[in-house]
Amino acid sequence: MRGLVKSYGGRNAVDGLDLDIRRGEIFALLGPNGAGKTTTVEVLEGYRSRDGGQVAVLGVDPATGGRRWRADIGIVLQSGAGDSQLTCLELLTAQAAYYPDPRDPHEVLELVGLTEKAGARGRSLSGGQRRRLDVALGIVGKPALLFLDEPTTGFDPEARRQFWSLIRSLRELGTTMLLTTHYLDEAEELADRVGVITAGRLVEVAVPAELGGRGQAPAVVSWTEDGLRRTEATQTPTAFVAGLAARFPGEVPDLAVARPTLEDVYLQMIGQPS
Ligand SMILES: Nc1ncnc2c1ncn2[C@@H]1O[C@H](COP(=O)(O)OP(=O)(O)OP(=O)(O)O)[C@@H](O)[C@H]1O
Repeated sequence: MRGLVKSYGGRNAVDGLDLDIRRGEIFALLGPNGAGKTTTVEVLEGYRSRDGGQVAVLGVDPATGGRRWRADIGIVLQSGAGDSQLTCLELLTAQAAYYPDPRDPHEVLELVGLTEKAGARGRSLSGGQRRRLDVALGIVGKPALLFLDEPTTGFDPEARRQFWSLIRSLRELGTTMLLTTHYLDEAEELADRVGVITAGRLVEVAVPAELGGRGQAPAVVSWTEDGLRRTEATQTPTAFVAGLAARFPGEVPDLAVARPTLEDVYLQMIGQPS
């Protein structure tokens, strides 16, 4: 997209966004509430009109994308089809019928770990299982591009890890994914690149390890000495720790070496103290 603009009531919610997402990558769009992530994603999905700029998704302008283009796109919305009276298998089979070359619904259930729930109705599933069903519905059409809007909100830690592994298997199958998330650890785990957006503008695009100059940031060494917690920011933590080790007879008490996390640099970028 180039110069994407979307305004509501004369105010630009998306204010001139340039962004390229590569085939086969997982790209995470990060930003505070109201930054313009959902608006951007909805323009890309063809669900929202734009007020300016050029956009091509799989080579097609979403404003004019037809059935064939739509069949190549999968969408996992924030709230899905979990309340249905139909069973998981019935829902998937019905959804698959809309696509020219769908995945086998049984295979999809296996992929998302819901094989045992094939005959269960949507409304009897737990929150995490419903999200899996949402993903299953998003991928049954074998999309080349999958949009995931805050996919793991409300998951327990184990379910999140299982979900991440599902997303990685989809990447291995060649699916390009655009993810929005408020979980920085999720972005770090999954994304090949992240983009930070605030007030409708893109602040930076980088691999997670390099965002906000993270790769060059000093390490913080901390330890306890004479009953006090001490810290030292250093570009040469190995030499510094070697120096500490020489000063202490045994273990350096409570020794830790920390680098800024993705959350630290993100909060700094959006102007919040970490
Ligand atoms: N249909 C609408 N009508 C008017 N204003 C809207 C509409 N949709 C979004 N906005 C405004 O546009 C801005 C961007 O909203 P958007 O939903 O894209 O943000 P977001 O980054 O997805 O936020 P969140 O993290 O809370 O989901 C906000 O100020 C929001 O109030």
